[in-house]
Amino acid sequence: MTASARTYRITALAGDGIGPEILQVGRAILDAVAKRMGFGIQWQEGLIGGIAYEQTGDPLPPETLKMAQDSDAVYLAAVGDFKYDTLPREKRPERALLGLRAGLSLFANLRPVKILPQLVDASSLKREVIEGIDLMVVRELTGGIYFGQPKGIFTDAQGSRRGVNTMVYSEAEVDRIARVAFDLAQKRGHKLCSVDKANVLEVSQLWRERVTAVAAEYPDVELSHMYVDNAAMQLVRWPKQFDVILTGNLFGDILSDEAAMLTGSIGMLPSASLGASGPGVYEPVHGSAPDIAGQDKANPIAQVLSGAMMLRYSLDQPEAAAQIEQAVEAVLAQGYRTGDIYSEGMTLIGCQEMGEKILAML
Ligand SMILES: NC(=O)C1=CN([C@@H]2O[C@H](COP(=O)(O)OP(=O)(O)OC[C@H]3O[C@@H](n4cnc5c(N)ncnc54)[C@H](O)[C@@H]3O)[C@@H](O)[C@H]2O)C=CC1
Ligand SMILES: CC(C)CC(=O)C(=O)O
Ligand SMILES: [Mg+2]
Repeated sequence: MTASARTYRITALAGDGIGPEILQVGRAILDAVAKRMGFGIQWQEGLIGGIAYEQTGDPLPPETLKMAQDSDAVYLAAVGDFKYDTLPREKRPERALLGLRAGLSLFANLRPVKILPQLVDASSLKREVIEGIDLMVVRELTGGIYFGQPKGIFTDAQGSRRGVNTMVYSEAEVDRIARVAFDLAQKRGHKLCSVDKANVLEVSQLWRERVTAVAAEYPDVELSHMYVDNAAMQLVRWPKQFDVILTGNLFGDILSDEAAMLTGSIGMLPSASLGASGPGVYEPVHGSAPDIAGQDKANPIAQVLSGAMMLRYSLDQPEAAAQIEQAVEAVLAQGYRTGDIYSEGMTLIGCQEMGEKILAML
């Protein structure tokens, strides 16, 4: 059987907030491109996040994790709502994301930040600062402070409560994510900037030592190091200095939201979460946007472009991926915009219509 004649089993996880609206758009586009290219997608739907908690008492039901493990890839939208903020931590929707990432051993989170020429004026930054940006944030995803032990809220002998989280990285964890980032840099602009807080944190000191050691295997990649506070500033000062940014779980979470704004909106940024083998998870960088849920206002493009990443990284369908990316650009070139990327003179449309326009361009 040729690659193009295959049928892929994809787990679809809509989650909460705008999740169902944007996932519906993304799925329709993937179905259309699959039909056109002559391969099949067999969808299986699972519960995750707040909706899963409400229906099963568990934000990541075991059957969802099993379904994800048994599929070729996972197409995820977003989870969470501020109404769940008072739930015990283990029941919160966001816990499901961590469980899914750990359960699939997805240690590498790739977040490409590319400014589309059509959206240069949608960014809050000046044209000369952002025009031509093409960088990749490589975020470690299954270690660091989101997973480190000990953690919890403890009461000391004096009766005073203390909140504790632990930022910890082993040498092996740093080495494997560094190799992912160096491999990518070799295929891109041959520059890697490792972001840490080594002036203060021992965990970052070890991170920096290991990244420097791994760099010896990649003599054709220029390595630099930057403290995270400076990196946050440099990203808005002169982002074009970056090719690949390698960083840990917490710093990568924050810096990638910041980098999203270079592209005009967080509604534009896709991501891929990959392990050494097995299914990857493809999801937008943004959250469930409860403030605009159910109003047909969400930008579905990050979800759609995450589908393109799934085609490229997990399904070996690069041509289908390129078709989706080109269709998105063509719709933007025609002046159609959701509210988050709207600028004067453009045509304001909703989430569903944006999906229809992209479909029509395929
Ligand atoms: N991967 C995930 O599922 C993530 C989930 N969350 C959860 O999402 C919930 C909301 O968190 P926030 O901090 O508000 O972050 P958020 O990313 O959901 O929203 C931040 C702002 O960006 C806007 N926005 C986000 N995506 C958009 C899109 N596609 N189109 C147009 N506008 C968009 C929202 O309307 C909001 O004003 C929380 O429960 C949070 O824990 C947050 C980040 C990631
Ligand atoms: C809600 C967090 C667990 C996830 C997050 O913000 C992210 O992965 O970008
Ligand atoms: Mg985040």
